[in-house]
Amino acid sequence: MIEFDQVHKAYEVEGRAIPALQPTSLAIENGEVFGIVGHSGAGKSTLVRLINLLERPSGGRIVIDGEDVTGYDSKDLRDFRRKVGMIFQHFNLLSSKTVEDNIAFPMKLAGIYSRDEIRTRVAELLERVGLTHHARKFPSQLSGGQKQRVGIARALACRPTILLCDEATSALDPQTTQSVLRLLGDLNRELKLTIVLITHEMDVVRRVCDRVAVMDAGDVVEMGPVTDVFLHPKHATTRDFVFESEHVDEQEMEANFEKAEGRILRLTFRGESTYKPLLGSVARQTGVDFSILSGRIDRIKDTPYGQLTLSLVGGDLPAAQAALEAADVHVEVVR
Ligand SMILES: Nc1ncnc2c1ncn2[C@@H]1O[C@H](COP(=O)(O)OP(=O)(O)OP(=O)(O)O)[C@@H](O)[C@H]1O
Repeated sequence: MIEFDQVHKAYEVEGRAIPALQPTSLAIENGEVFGIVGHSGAGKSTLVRLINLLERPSGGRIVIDGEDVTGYDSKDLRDFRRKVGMIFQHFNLLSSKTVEDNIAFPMKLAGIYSRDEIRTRVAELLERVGLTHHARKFPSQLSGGQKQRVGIARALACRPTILLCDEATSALDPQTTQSVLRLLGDLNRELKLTIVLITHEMDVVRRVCDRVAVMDAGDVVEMGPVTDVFLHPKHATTRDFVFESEHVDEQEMEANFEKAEGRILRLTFRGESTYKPLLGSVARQTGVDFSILSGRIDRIKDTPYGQLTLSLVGGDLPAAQAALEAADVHVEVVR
């Protein structure tokens, strides 16, 4: 488990302290995929670089698997860093080394592995990330997605238990992003790897993360299971991210609401209730007429969900609302 206890960070610039992370407490469970979302400058990289102590905290305690790592000396730090792999937006591969030498590099640097161990591990990782036939190529001969796969293999070389991903898919096209996210999801399941993933796209969070922290100006402003944060965002920053990822224009939506008659409800279906033919039967039972103002069906990781905004007129409105709630639908009265 990764625990932050009132951890804060300010950078010293020309004798002045520039705050980057306000006192933050959080706990990331072993084996979970934890997303950190926020605009540029929100403090995401700072938070993640504190986990592997690439940045030292200005105060507070960082505890990894029960051990306070904040006071580690350089020997402890070297051993500890093998437990934490990291991948980057621009891959950070060594351009003069081949794919296999890039992957072997952290193992050689550690100085504790035999040649045979390194050779076996590199072959295993090349196969795992689907690059066996590219072992002798140089990074410049690879696509972006392939480079990130090399980055992932290299990060896993010393068998870390934690993988930090700093905007790992931001430089990739949508299709490649999807395949890299799928690989990260598979590795999380197969290796019980804890993944902490920074992104500025809520869509990335929706596809792979179990929980998410939303950051704004150095503060964690909202944190929780992705299903809760995504479907019922509370903070304005979170709402912006969710609307952006769903391509919702808030002004346009409100203009539509003005044109609509009657009561406006936003319904959220989760899991199996997403597919039930509920609306027709509620309309028949209660005599309510409805029209659909907006809607989508999608998935959050493995959970299907649907969101519908309806305008309802006539009939027994309270009974309709009660029937929907009784069927496990979350009902929010918009107007
Ligand atoms: N080494 C540094 N020295 C001084 N200030 C820094 C340093 N690194 C980050 N900052 C400042 O700290 C704040 C948080 O930066 P950080 O890189 O953590 O944000 P971020 O959310 O990761 O942004 P981005 O998405 O643009 O990478 C910013 O105001 C940034 O300018």
